Amino acid sequence: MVPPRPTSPPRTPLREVAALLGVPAPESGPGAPADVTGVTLDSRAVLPGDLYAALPGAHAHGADFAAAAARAGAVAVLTDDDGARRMRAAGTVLATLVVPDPRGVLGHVAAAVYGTRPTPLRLVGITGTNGKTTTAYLVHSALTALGRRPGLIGTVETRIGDERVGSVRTTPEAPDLHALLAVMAERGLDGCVMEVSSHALAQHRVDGAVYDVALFTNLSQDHLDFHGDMESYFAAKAMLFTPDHSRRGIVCVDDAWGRRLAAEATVPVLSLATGDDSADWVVHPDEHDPAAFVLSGPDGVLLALRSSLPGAFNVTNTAMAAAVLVTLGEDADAVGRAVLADPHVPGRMERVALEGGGVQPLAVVDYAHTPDAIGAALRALRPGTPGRLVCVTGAGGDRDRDKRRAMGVAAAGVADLVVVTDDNPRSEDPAAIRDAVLAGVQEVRDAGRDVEVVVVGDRRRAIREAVAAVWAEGADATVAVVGKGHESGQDVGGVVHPFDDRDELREALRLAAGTVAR
Ligand SMILES: CC(=O)N[C@H]1[C@@H](OP(=O)(O)OP(=O)(O)OC[C@H]2O[C@@H](n3ccc(=O)[nH]c3=O)[C@H](O)[C@@H]2O)O[C@H](CO)[C@@H](O)[C@@H]1O[C@H](C)C(=O)N[C@@H](C)C(=O)N[C@H](CCC(=O)O)C(=O)O
Ligand SMILES: Nc1ncnc2c1ncn2[C@@H]1O[C@H](COP(=O)(O)OP(=O)(O)OP(=O)(O)O)[C@@H](O)[C@H]1O
Repeated sequence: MVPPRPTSPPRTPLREVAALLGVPAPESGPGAPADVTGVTLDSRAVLPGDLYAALPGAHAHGADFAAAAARAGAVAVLTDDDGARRMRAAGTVLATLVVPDPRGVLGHVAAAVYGTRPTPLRLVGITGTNGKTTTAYLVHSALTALGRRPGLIGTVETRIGDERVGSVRTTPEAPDLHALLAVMAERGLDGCVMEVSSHALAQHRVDGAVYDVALFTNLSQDHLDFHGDMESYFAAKAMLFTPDHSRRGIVCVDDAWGRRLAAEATVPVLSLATGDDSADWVVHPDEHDPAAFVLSGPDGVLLALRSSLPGAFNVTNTAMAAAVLVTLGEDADAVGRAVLADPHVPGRMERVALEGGGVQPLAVVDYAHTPDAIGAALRALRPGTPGRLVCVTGAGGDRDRDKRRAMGVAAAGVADLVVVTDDNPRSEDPAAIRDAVLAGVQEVRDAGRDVEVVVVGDRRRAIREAVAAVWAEGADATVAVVGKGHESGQDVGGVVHPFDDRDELREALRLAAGTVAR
């Protein structure tokens, strides 16, 4: 979806953009009064007055779309030498700014054009493999409960007041990000809570935005298709904790990567840990109630809290949310009350129940799509499941291949029945992906754990078979459908078919209950 733009952006003379970049002011195109009023890196999103950033990509060079951008009203192009050469060869006449690395300067250019540096909003940036979305919703809902007017940018959606725009990426490209921040300021919002992916940090998408507080949740295997190895993945995340990107940070040090980050960050950071009194913020779990805990922090802050979302990891996410709010200067007692507000986090441990109630298994949709998150989600459900715990899982195509087997291991390590199915196979052979997940499940079975497994490629049928398998156990059983969460489509061979796990699970419950015909 195309994100909104500010209604009255300032007019920035092209020569000012050139001066910012330290390059000669280009000749204007035929008759063009070159004032820039917007920026985009997608020729299909160009509005009159835009600077079109023509970037080299994995599949194409943006310069090949410069003529289309000019027809749509772009007043100039920002590109590299190769882009300028391609434009000359194609005879595309448009004022051109040439720099060695256009992606590397784009955030600063967009911030200058949209007037978002310094950002007129309090910014919170959240990074980490798991927990970004959940923590962002927790911070957003608590700030709202405190009477603030925060925006939200993340994997599921962007929220600008009551307006909600579905997301294409977790973190927008720099021109879209700065346009969004300008829109939020224009509409009277006073802050923005956003997820900052490692892709975004590596690709300069958040350049020009400085977070008042940056958060790190955890790091575990994911996205190695993009980063290559864990070291590079960590290095990308660590960029958020440098003065270019944040003023200070809160780092969860429950894993070794967090401990390393707390030591290596070049902005002041406060550590947060569970049960470790040496940290700045300490989560003291309640022995009798897994959702309850006391959070102690700097300056004698002591908050008795309760996570409204299931799972030990949501205790940590809630603690992170409270710590960031106090660090932002919110009154600690008010924060204690505000984080108790029940946030709805779409597709994260989201319960799906049959209308009309009746005895039925606990049915949950969760976005867990890393080995670590699958293990955490299933462990959260285990204690409330005296009967069988079923996990419907698959792995995505064209993404980190290494994690597939590990996802099978994680599911089989906790569940009683694993239903291996498809999850966005994209351009890959779905059967090969299922085989990799199955190999992980088999490894756990070979090691002696008593876990059943079935392979049902068609995700709809897989969900229905999972529910049918444990329906007779009623409320003792749990069905966890993991991987897609809030997503509304299944990508098979580049074609996205409408598919929502929540709707499918509800339908499976109805079928098993016999309230609809098979
Ligand atoms: C791997 C990756 O990050 N790829 C990004 C990259 O794509 P690319 O290099 O393949 O671009 P390309 O297709 O070769 O096109 C080159 C240039 O021509 C432009 N173009 C292309 C066609 C056209 O008609 N007009 C046009 O202007 C493109 O906008 C691009 O700037 O540049 C594109 C725009 O510049 C991005 O949209 C694209 O992100 C894609 C959508 C993507 O899937 N990214 C994922 C991996 C991602 O960023 N994920 C993270 C983390 C999620 C998580 O934590 O789970 C996220 O923040 O979402
Ligand atoms: N702090 C945490 N530690 C481990 N697992 C977590 C944590 N928080 C959430 N999870 C698990 O990870 C899944 C994804 O959570 P969430 O969407 O909040 O993370 P994310 O970082 O936004 O992921 P993505 O960037 O892929 O959207 C959840 O559905 C849950 O199973």
